[in-house]
Amino acid sequence: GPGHGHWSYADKDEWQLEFPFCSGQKQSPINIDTNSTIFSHELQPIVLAGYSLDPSEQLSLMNNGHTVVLQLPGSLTIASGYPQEYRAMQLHLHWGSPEGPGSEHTVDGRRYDGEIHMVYYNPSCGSIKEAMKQPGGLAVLAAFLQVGPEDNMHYQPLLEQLHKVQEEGKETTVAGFNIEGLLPANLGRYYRYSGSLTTPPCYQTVNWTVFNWTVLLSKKQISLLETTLQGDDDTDLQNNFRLTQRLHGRKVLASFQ
Ligand SMILES: NS(=O)(=O)c1c(F)c(F)c(SCCc2ccc(C(=O)O)cc2)c(F)c1NC1CCCCCCC1
Ligand SMILES: [Zn+2]
Repeated sequence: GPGHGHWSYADKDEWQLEFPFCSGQKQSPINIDTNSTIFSHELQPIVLAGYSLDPSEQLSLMNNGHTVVLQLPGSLTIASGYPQEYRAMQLHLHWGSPEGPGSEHTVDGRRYDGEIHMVYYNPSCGSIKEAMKQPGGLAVLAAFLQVGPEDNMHYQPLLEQLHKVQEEGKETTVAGFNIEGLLPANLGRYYRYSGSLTTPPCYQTVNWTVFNWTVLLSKKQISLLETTLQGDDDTDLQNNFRLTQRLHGRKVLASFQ
């Protein structure tokens, strides 16, 4: 309930009572209207460094009641595609339910089955806590998840551990694997805009990249994501996406024509 800093996707209209930024004018997610995007040749392909993690590296995977979060080592960086340096913090997923899709961003009104977010902070802002509060302090690489014809083996290291973190608060470890394999093959085609965290405290400090190419998972993999985890008081953790927010004059750039 209100006053305890606790929130859920069921009461997303009350977030702003507790977290004032949530009613700001640079909120995420957004609908990307491909007819209104502006091509910018300055947007270079995203190049990632340090992503093939040694299997001896153990990563924490946790169900925090809102999503499943994989902590990432700061050695994973965005080597190009942004003017600032960014270091990885964590990745997490958004999904729907067997009744419908659950991406956060939409493209021309289309909602995809799911969405992966890789969250980074700008180390020149000092600690993560400071970076979270400074414009451009955070960057999120977002890719849409879509049902395709076969299993995506890159996602198996994550999906095969989900049953171990079924309950809220549960944590397990995942051996290091190729994190870059979780993103689309083409990192040169993307949308870029300035927005926010899509969850309280909704800080308006996120430099968003939304890839144009999607990631294909099998129907079985998507449905495992939709039906395994539980949120608060044993309810199914499903539809953990925020509705799209108004642009309030913001421009969405595209790295491609
Ligand atoms: N789409 S998103 O990036 O805004 C996002 C969500 F939509 C999310 F839903 C989440 S999970 C909910 C927020 C949360 C809860 C607990 C903890 C913890 O126990 O450490 C951390 C965060 C979530 F963690 C994130 N990303 C987090 C935002 C909150 C903390 C800032 C740094 C990591 C990015
Ligand atoms: Zn997210």
